[in-house]
Amino acid sequence: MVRRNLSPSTRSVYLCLACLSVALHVILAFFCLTVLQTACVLPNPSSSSLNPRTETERHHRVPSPSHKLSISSQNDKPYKSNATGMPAAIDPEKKTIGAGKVNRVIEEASKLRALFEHPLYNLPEVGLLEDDWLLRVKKNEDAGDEEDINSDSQESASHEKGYDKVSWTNDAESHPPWLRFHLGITRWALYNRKDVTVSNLTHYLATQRILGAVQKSGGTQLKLLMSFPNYGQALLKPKKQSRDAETDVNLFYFSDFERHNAEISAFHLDRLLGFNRIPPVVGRLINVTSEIREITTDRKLFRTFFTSPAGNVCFYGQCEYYCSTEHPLCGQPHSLEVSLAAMLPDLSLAPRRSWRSPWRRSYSRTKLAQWEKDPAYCDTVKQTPPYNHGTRLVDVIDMAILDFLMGNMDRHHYETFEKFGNETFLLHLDNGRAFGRHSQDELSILAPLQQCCRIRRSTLLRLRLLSDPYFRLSDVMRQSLAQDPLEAVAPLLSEAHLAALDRRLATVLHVVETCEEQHTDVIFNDLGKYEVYEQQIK
Ligand SMILES: Nc1ncnc2c1ncn2[C@@H]1O[C@H](COP(=O)(O)OP(=O)(O)OP(=O)(O)O)[C@@H](O)[C@H]1O
Ligand SMILES: [Mn+2]
Repeated sequence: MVRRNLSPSTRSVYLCLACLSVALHVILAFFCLTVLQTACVLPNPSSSSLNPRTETERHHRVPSPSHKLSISSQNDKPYKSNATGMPAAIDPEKKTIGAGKVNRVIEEASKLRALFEHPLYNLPEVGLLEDDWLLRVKKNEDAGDEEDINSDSQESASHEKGYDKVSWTNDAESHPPWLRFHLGITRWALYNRKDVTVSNLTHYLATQRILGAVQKSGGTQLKLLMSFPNYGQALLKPKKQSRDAETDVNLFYFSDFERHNAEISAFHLDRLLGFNRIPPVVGRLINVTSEIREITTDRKLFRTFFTSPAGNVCFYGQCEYYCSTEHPLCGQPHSLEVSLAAMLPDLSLAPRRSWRSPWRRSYSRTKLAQWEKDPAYCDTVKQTPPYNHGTRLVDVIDMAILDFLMGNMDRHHYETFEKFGNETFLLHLDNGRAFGRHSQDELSILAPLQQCCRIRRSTLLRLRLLSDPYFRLSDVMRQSLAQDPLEAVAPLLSEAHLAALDRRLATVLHVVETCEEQHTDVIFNDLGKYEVYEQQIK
């Protein structure tokens, strides 16, 4: 061993360096333990259907908003429950992501929660009368003390091959999620956002074994009707093009492909706007061989299956548009992204009425519709039943705002439940042609708002809330979509589409401002009955 004679000054320099090195290691170890360990795993929003949050999330508080729209005593409390509840997109056991992204995810999760905790999203339900429910559980008089339910599937033979044994009673606890969804439909909304039924339903659609797959008639593009063991059903729309493909500028809106991610995103957007008028939709990766080809009883569909030159299993079905070998729907080699929309109650139980939209496009390459030629068009509409009474006109305007935000030009018709007559909400079905372009805003979709200069007060206040950076539509939308299982494959909406939402929202608010400068009766006050809450919702 070589002994070195070190001078005292060199020795003290070495000593200092050693101390410094130890100190740095201690700091590093402390940092790793406290920051990285807690921050590198995403909270799992679905370890149960009620989505309890992780400690990291639970203790994260949203800074007190400075904006007057956000006055809510609830914002000062730690968050107790996740108001959103959808199936997990990412398995926390497997997926780790950078601390920066985690912070953003947590911050946006808080925004979404704060939004749904805002009084504007929690207006107390006005007393619903018996006639305000679409369906009712009916006692079976003939069955003595036993109670039975009146549902569309109840009468089906419970011993049918592959179906669960039916043991539903009058007790809601015994009902499958799809039935709870049907029984929760009211005159004013399809579902109650705060009810766990929606998250149970989407979880169930995303995970249940698929028992049947047949083509659904109606409409122009291919759709499948999927059946599940507990008699639930869903409307399937397949992924037809890459998510980021922008609609060809030379393609008319009526020739555009439908998009599965548009159906999913539309459901989330409608919920964020507080409408609750789109049936729950969820994404799923399905196996086209085992979950369609091998189980379908639809011979016409079966015959269209083939193996592509690349070895992928494809099919095209039978329909008016794009059902041909030139437009195959292909698995990779079996796996295909789809959207699954919860089916509404059967038409025999709950008939619907289809209404032609007054602002329907001409669906012609050459002709313009009347509303495109006549700036005073709304004066006529306002005098025409059912738009001359109740909420129908502002409902159409709500729908136009939703459509403008997502660039949907294909709203030729809308539907209502016949039972509720004219005093009811509008179903926003068929959103497959939304989110086609992010680089262009189609102002003509806003014609109902621009021409009538009328808007529901609750809608306007929610739009203003969503334009506040404290909430920001694109942020809450990103977070809402993060709950969908397909987000694990790729974001359902690209950042460009999310940014377009904020830009279009600003346009909607600007149109309202211009209206207010020129008219006095722009605001339709639907919040009159909530006067006691005025302080909070203003
Ligand atoms: N969730 C649902 N539950 C029950 N019926 C539905 C649901 N969604 C859509 N439908 C019905 O199926 C019909 C066809 O669906 P959709 O409009 O999505 O198809 P489409 O091919 O896009 O139609 P189009 O080509 O006319 O735009 C609708 O008119 C509606 O009545
Ligand atoms: Mn369509």
